[in-house]
Amino acid sequence: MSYLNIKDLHKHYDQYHAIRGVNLEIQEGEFIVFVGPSGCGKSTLLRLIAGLELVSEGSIHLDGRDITEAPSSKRDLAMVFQSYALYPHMTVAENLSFALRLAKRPQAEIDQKVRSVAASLQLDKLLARKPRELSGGQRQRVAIGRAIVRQPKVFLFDEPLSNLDAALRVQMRLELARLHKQLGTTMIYVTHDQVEAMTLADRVVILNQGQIEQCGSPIELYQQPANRFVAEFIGTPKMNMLAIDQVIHGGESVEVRAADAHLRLPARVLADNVSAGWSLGVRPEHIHIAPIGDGPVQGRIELIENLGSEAYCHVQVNGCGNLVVKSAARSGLMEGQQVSLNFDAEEMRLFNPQNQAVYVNGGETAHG
Ligand SMILES: Nc1ncnc2c1ncn2[C@@H]1O[C@H](COP(=O)(O)OP(=O)(O)OP(=O)(O)O)[C@@H](O)[C@H]1O
Repeated sequence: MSYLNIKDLHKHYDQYHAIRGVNLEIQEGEFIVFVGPSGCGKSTLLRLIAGLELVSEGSIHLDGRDITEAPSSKRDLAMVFQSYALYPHMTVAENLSFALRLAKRPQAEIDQKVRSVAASLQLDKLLARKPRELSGGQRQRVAIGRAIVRQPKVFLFDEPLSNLDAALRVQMRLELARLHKQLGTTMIYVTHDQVEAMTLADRVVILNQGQIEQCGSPIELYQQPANRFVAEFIGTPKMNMLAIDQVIHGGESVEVRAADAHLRLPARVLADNVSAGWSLGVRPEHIHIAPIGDGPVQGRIELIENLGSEAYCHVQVNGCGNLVVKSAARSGLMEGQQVSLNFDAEEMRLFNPQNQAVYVNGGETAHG
């Protein structure tokens, strides 16, 4: 049995059905990240696990114990919020030791734990300060330290880094990864930030309208999205989508037409029933710009976004809108230039209009 087992979980807020039948099994020591569009239920699911919201239906078991109705304080979980939620009148040392003092632990144990957590989070020189005398990053470290001293079974993080500036976010992200390695404790983390999700998670849970769309390792979600929602949600810039208007089967190859994009693909990458109405998805790194006439699709570069290390070219193809193509930063390409596009046929993904299932090299990974 899994360490944290969430079964058929539902949450209703009056008329609003915020969590709609979530099933999730988390193993001990896993780093799980919840992502999804605003309002999809990430925080609600985390708060249900924390015991900060009442479950409407379903169950939550932790380490073999049914905690569905247990009060938050009896769940052996520690939550870290984006707002830090430190006690303003207490010093860093007092904030860190608060839960241990409340639990009436011996003073020697409290001192030892506070020292060790402060050292691991580089807070040792700040122990006498009050929260108002700390930077945002330091405050967030105190909030994390306060959770660590309690030695919970699971850490729950609700967008803990979203108040920090970009550089500090990167630093804290690395610290969290290091902490997870060092402690080996199960962590569940809510974020809007795809880079955080992709870099921190053992498994990412993608939520949409209160349901899980897909749960898997970051690379699985990127390479084998179960449906169009996941394909378009994961990856920046987004996967390009072409609406197929005609499919012409012919032996070893199949011609797929989407407005002015006519692509000849090996028959083995398509399922037999692919037809008009399906969508063809292709990521920016799987389209290649070539001199005009050197590829099956012709277009015009409308805009180049140069990021220094790489560039994103927005190529206008008649009837397909702009396709985003990843290229080298110093490619010599110019806005306004007419170009051809080549596609990596094996990397294309197909989505059918009914259940949005994706076909990968002829095999359906059915969904919905
Ligand atoms: N106390 C509440 N009463 C009524 N509706 C609520 C309540 N809390 C959340 N909701 C609704 O439930 C849905 C899920 O909210 P939740 O905060 O879990 O989303 P989220 O995915 O964390 O969003 P965000 O990324 O914007 O923080 C939203 O539509 C929200 O409006």
